[in-house]
Amino acid sequence: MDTTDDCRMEEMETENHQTVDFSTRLSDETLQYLSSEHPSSSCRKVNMKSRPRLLTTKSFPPYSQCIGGLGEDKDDNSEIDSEASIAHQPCLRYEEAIRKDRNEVAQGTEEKIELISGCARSEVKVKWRLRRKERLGGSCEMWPDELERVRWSGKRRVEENRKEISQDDNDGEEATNTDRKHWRSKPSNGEVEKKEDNEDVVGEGGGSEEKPGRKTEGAEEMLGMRGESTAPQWSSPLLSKLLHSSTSSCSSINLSSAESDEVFSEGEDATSKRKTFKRSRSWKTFLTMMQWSLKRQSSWVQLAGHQGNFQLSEGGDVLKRYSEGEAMCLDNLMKDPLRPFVPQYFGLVTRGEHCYIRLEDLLSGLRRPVIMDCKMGVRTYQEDELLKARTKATLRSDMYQKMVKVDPSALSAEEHAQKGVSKWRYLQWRDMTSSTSTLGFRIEGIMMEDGSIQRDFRKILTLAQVTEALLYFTRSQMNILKAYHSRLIALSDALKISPFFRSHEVIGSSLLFVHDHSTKASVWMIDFGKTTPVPDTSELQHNIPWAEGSREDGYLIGLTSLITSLSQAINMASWQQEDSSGEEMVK
Ligand SMILES: Nc1ncnc2c1ncn2[C@@H]1O[C@H](COP(=O)(O)OP(=O)(O)OP(=O)(O)O)[C@@H](O)[C@H]1O
Ligand SMILES: O=P(O)(O)O[C@@H]1[C@H](O)[C@H](O)[C@@H](OP(=O)(O)O)[C@H](OP(=O)(O)O)[C@H]1O
Repeated sequence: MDTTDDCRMEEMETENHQTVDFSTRLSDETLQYLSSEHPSSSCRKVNMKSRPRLLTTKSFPPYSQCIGGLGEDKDDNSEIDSEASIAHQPCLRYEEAIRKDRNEVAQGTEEKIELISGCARSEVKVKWRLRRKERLGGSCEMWPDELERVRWSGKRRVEENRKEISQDDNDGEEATNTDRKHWRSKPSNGEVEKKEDNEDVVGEGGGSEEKPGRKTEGAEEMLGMRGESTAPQWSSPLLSKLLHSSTSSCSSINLSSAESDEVFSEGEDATSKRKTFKRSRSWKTFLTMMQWSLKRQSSWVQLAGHQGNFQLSEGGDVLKRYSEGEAMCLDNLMKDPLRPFVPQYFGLVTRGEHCYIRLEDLLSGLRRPVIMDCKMGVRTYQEDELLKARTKATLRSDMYQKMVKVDPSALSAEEHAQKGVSKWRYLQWRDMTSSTSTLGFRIEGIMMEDGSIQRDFRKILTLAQVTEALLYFTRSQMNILKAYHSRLIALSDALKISPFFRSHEVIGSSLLFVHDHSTKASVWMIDFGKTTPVPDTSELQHNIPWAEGSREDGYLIGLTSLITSLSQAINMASWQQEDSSGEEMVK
């Protein structure tokens, strides 16, 4: 075992014993789970065991490695409990509509709201108002109580679903037959809710009872995605040097389940048997198709963060290793105006001996997604980390090695002699040598539509370089740039009125930018693992520099930089368009 391992072990030992009691702030559902007897006790603790980070510049590890356990779930013991799910569908279509909306931020144009036949008039009004507000970048309201009470009849859901599917068919001009088959068999959300295979659903926290709309990615799509690789050209030599694209590979799941046996009672006559058979058969076929659809191909990828932290559930949700602090934040966020900017949180599940938080997959429904992860704030370490470094510093040789590799002169003679640095020292150095400390955010990674991933953006320091990165990331597509811009403006409005934001120090959280070749583009707040509440008496401003003890995170400094940079990118893209149309005319 080398020094690195020694240090890591030492730190892991200390960290593993840390247990933080956030229980007073958890939702009733989560609390109930935590206090009940359960096979896994891992949810009780903050599991801080270090896990390796994803590699910086090498190609993205195979999908199966990123989301350990995927594809291993061969046992199909899933149950479909339609009755139960029907009883748990408050404002199902409404949520779906909002979700769709959030994924498809329209650029300036206000789409005509599709009025769902039979939908209560008052509900349509509320929906429309909310949609308009979101589109205009206005503040976001909490879900109105009246909508929470709405229940939809099965028939109506099926009709709507059909409508949506035909709409989807029109949208997905490149959809393969396989895609279409998947899409058609897609159940209406939660119409029949599937209990996760091999998972115990341990707490539907966050008040989100229904599942979001999910769309199916075909196998062909996945293969196609890996097949082509178009290396984009950066206009600046510095940035083009930064980008050594490497193609990632993702595996996918494709499990199907057999139909159940048909059983008839003794006394039935032949005709009624036939009828019953037909009915039950079509019903079972329907269920089977749905099961198959739920276990569909997925295009989920992990762009940044710790390796081994994630799994993908068979229902298509993202499972992230549980931490008490993050679960607490998500619980709160589901009741906050920031909810439309955060993946839906479906509570806790256990898999094997580990506990996970279950999140909406933000890539669901996107074809060949293009993703960018921006870590927000002027610092990425918690104040505790600084205190630890002063009092009982654990030296990390792995972090020392990372520093030596980039800039040996950044280390003092003492640090060279120790061959180790504290985590705070490393994180602070990372912040100072990237755009974090100056612009209030840094790009952690970008994945382009061909699957190539770049994670080393440490040389991006100025706003002009960020703008260039944005032009590269969006391929200067005006509609995408504008969609991101308006989404960030809307986020900024929501942050202003968010009780959660006022009362939390947001460290190491990211904005995940996602778009695809169609009109879908959105930005989401993710990763609340290092977000902590401040004492009741204080409120944070988020737009001033940090001073020790202030707990300010500079989140809004980062958001402002991003908005400014997007405006610049929009201007540059329009000049590029003008230039090229001018050239066309000269020809
Ligand atoms: N709900 C989600 N839907 C889709 N992708 C997600 C979702 N949550 C996370 N990801 C993917 O996983 C990556 C890492 O997420 P996250 O930052 O939450 O992990 P982490 O291990 O806590 O990261 P860190 O080490 O920076 O704290 C993101 O960059 C994104 O690609
Ligand atoms: O940027 P890099 O070079 O990938 O360095 C990592 C990054 O700063 C992470 O934010 C941090 O995890 P946390 O945010 O969870 O602290 C991780 O610490 P770790 O190695 O202790 O996990 C670092 O190794």
